[in-house]
Amino acid sequence: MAERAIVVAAAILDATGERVLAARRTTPPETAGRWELPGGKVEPEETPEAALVREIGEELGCVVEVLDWLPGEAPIGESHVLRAATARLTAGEPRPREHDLLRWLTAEELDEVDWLAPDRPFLPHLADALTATSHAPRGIFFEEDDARSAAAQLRAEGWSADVVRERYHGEDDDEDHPWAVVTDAPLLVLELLVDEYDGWLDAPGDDGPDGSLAPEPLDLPTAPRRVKRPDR
Ligand SMILES: Nc1nc2c([nH]c(=O)n2[C@H]2C[C@H](O)[C@@H](COP(=O)(O)OP(=O)(O)OP(=O)(O)O)O2)c(=O)[nH]1
Repeated sequence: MAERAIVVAAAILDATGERVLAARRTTPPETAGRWELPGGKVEPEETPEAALVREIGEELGCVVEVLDWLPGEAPIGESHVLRAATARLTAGEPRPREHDLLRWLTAEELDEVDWLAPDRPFLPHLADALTATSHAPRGIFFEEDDARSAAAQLRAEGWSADVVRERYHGEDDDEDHPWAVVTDAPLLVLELLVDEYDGWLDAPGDDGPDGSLAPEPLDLPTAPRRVKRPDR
C-alpha cells in the first residue's frame, strides 16, 4: 500500500500556556461544524514544520513557531495521517480566514467542542501540555529589556527560556502588560534572576486572590518609620 500523506495540525498555545486554539471547519460538508487544530497537508519536498507554519499563515494570518510534536499519529480516512504539534505565536493574532469560529480552550474545556475523530487521540497529550506549561514557574518583568536579558542569561547557563507577553486572565489586549520568562530552570535560579532584573516570581500558588499576576501592592505605612537602634 502507498504511504499515507501527512496532515499537520498546530496546537497553538496562548501566551500563558494555559489555553489552546481550536478552529471550526466549514468544508467539506462532512466535516463542517466540527472542530480541529488548524493545519493542512504537507506538500512534496516540504518539512512538516514548514508546512505547519505555512498553513497557519494561510488559514489564520499569523506566524507560529513549532514547539513539540505530540506523541502518536492518527489515520484520516484511507489515505492520510494526522500529526499534531504544540506551537506558539511569534507575530500577529489568529483571525479565521477559512474557519467560521475560533475558540481558546483551557485543559478543562477541551471536551466542550465536537472534535473531528482523528484529533481526539491527541487531546490527553494536549491537556498534559497545557497543565505542564501553566504550572511552570515564570519570571515576570515590566520591561521587555529586563525579560530578554534574564532569558539570555538563562540560555547562556544552558536552560531553555522563552519570553512571552503576559496577559491578565480574561483580557485579550496586550497593552501595558508585563513580560514573562518561561523556563525549565530551577526555581532558585529564576529567583536570583528576578531579583537581579527587578522582576517578580509567578510560581504555582503565587497568584493574587483574583488570579491576576500583578505583584501584591505593599501596605502603606501607618506610622512614621522608626529606625531601630541597638539598645544602649
Ligand atoms: N487541518 C486539519 N485537518 C484535519 C484535522 N483533523 C482531521 O481529520 N483533518 C482532516 C480534514 C481534511 O479532510 C484533511 C486536511 O485537509 P485541509 O483542507 O485542512 O488541508 P489543506 O489546507 O492542505 O487542503 P487542500 O485544500 O490543499 O486540499 O484532514 C485537523 O486537526 N487539522
